[in-house]
Amino acid sequence: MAQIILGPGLSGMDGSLHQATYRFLAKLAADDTAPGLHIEPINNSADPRARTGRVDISNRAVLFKLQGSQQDASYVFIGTFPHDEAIAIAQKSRVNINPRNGVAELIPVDDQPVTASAPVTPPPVTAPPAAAEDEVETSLRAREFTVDDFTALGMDAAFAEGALDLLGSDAVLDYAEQAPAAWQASALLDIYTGESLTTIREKYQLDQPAAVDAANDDDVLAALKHPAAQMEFAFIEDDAALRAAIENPDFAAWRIFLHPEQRAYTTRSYNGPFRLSGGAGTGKTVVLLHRARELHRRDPEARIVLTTFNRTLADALQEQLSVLDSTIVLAAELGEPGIYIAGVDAIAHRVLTSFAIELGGADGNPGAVAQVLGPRTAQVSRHTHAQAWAMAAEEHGAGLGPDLCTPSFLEAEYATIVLPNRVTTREEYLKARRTGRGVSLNRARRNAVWDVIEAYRAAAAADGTTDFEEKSAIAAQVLHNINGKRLADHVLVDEAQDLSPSRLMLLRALAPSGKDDLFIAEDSHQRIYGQPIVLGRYGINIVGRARRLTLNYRTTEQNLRYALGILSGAEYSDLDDEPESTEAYRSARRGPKPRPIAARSLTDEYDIVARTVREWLDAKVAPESIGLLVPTRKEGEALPRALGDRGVTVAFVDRDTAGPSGTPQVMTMHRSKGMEFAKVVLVGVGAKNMPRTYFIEALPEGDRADALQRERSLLYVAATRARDELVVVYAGDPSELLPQIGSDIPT
Ligand SMILES: Nc1ncnc2c1ncn2[C@@H]1O[C@H](COP(=O)(O)OP(=O)(O)OP(=O)(O)O)[C@@H](O)[C@H]1O
Repeated sequence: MAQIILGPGLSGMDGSLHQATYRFLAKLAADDTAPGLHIEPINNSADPRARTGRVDISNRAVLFKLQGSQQDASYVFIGTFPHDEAIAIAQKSRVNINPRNGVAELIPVDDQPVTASAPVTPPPVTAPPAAAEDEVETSLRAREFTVDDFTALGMDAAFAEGALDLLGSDAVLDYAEQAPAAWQASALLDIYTGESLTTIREKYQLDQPAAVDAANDDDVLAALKHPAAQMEFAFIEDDAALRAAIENPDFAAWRIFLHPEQRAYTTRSYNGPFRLSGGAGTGKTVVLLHRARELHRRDPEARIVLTTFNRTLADALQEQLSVLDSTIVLAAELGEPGIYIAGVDAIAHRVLTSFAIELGGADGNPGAVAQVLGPRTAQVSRHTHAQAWAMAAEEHGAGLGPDLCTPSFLEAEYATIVLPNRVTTREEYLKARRTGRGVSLNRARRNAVWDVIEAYRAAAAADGTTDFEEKSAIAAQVLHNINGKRLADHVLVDEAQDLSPSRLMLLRALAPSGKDDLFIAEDSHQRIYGQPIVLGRYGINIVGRARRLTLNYRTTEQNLRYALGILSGAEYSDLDDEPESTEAYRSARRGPKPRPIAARSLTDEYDIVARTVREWLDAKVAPESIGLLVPTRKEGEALPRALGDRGVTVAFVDRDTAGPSGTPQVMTMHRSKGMEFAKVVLVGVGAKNMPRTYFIEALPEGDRADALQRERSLLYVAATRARDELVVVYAGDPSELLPQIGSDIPT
């Protein structure tokens, strides 16, 4: 079997050639001597390894054949082109090893003799300042970078020279497209966004001195495996991966072309919990999926848990994992070898049912339920009804005062203080440390809060129910009690910013402390549930094992700037309680500026949304790649009818339903977490709708700032679902959380 290595040029290939190219490469992989392939060397080629092969009557594939010491040859596929063009490309291209850093690169070669630093980059176009007048842009030269700085990394000298005087992110993005290698384009954008040269060296692993011979096939094969080379060269493992990559290169890119940083987080081992943060769309989920597969490959007997905030997101993880590798057989049960995927609450449920015997006490031991909730029935599987806090507050909250007598305050107090500290008595609660809570409580108020908590617990005990927080807390306690019988070797967590203390403690308790025990992906800017959390308080000690992804793969630079504008009015902390920054966030893609549209009335707003969706559909945008995101369920339910009246069919998708295919999807901004659409309309984001003041004002003063922060994050989550185009519609004045479109959004 020949090894196929897909190279740059894949995504630029004419769609009509996909089928024939796939058939050609599949045949080549099976037997490179098969008749009909017509693999031919090229006369006068710059690289003697250049070949072309017959894809169909008028098109040929350009390849480089690497034999080396292997029994089977490897073929680097560059693209499929009309016959003459293919010959010309094959003649004038070369697979080279960058002598500075050992990264394989495909370089064009002109008629002169080829040298190791060959590429000739077209002279740069120095753009005028691209953004609005008040944007201050500084060229790299003015920031005192020199060509030598760049060539020391291994960048092409002509490319570096051309980059120094560029002004404005648009000009840099344009210019980066001409880079001789993908890593050079990406590194240039990093440097422009403010990353240091040392960081670049580390990120792209450019430090290995390259005592290599570009004429030696084995050396070239090794250089193609360098993490920076793997941004544009992918070793294809099987026929399914080949088909997916050729037929839908953009869709398949995340499976095969990882950024060197993503690759590092996929493969490295850590001596304890590791935290990966990064803005929306930076590929955190992609890293988790690759890492799960990698851990599974290294040890098929390992018990790997891949988990996230809820079932919808867990289902999405499962679907994506099967796209990444359809051969992976998932573990059917928690605790079995293989990859087990479930939302955290489902994991709690599994633990409680599997270890039912541990719930009640025996032989003088209190049992997990009593340790968490105090003495009560060990019957915990049924769920406490949604009104339970409201009822307890109404009947027993007389001493609380109106500000604290709200279910949201009580739930938060219970989830962040009472349960994680295993508080079961009034005395313990009066003494409990309430670090991180916005509202301070004197003794009298603590007593009043405990009155309600006691009533809440008593009612649930009488009914034999627990809520989700309690289930997680009890499950964590069970695992703690049966210490030694851990259920996982590796736990990989997505969307950790939304997990409550009890859920984090449960995940901590699943795997024994040690190598690669916990890998946590999070983005504090996307926390839309619960309270701010600090991992160290719940036994998850990161101690320096934290990194951040900054390259946004999903959104265009324009949408990214707009979304970051939403965050700019607030300060955030990460899960280690350090300031979270959006500095260095960047995208390598461009698109139209987001379009905020003011409607005169609700009717007008519906007209605008209907018109926008119709325009996209008329332009043949795939209907299911259009997302209409609304602040509340009520607005979501109203929209399909309103648009239906205007002749546009859309479907409301809620927590439990997936959207029908072939229809644009309406969903709440909360539901849109973790998803993405080519086109997004944020509907109903007027000053009256967001932030939801009725909800914020019902909270105690000390909790309001955080609730406003979550509203901001919600809007950020929603705005970052758009891959290509974002429209923002509101009736009347815009929400105060929306950025003023202008200076900081590139045109
Ligand atoms: N190396 C890559 N090459 C191409 N596309 C990528 C790569 N990494 C990620 N992507 C794409 O970027 C998008 C965002 O990735 P992903 O969902 O993993 O990001 P995320 O950080 O988890 O986002 P969010 O926090 O918003 O959920 C996806 O469409 C994914 O396929």
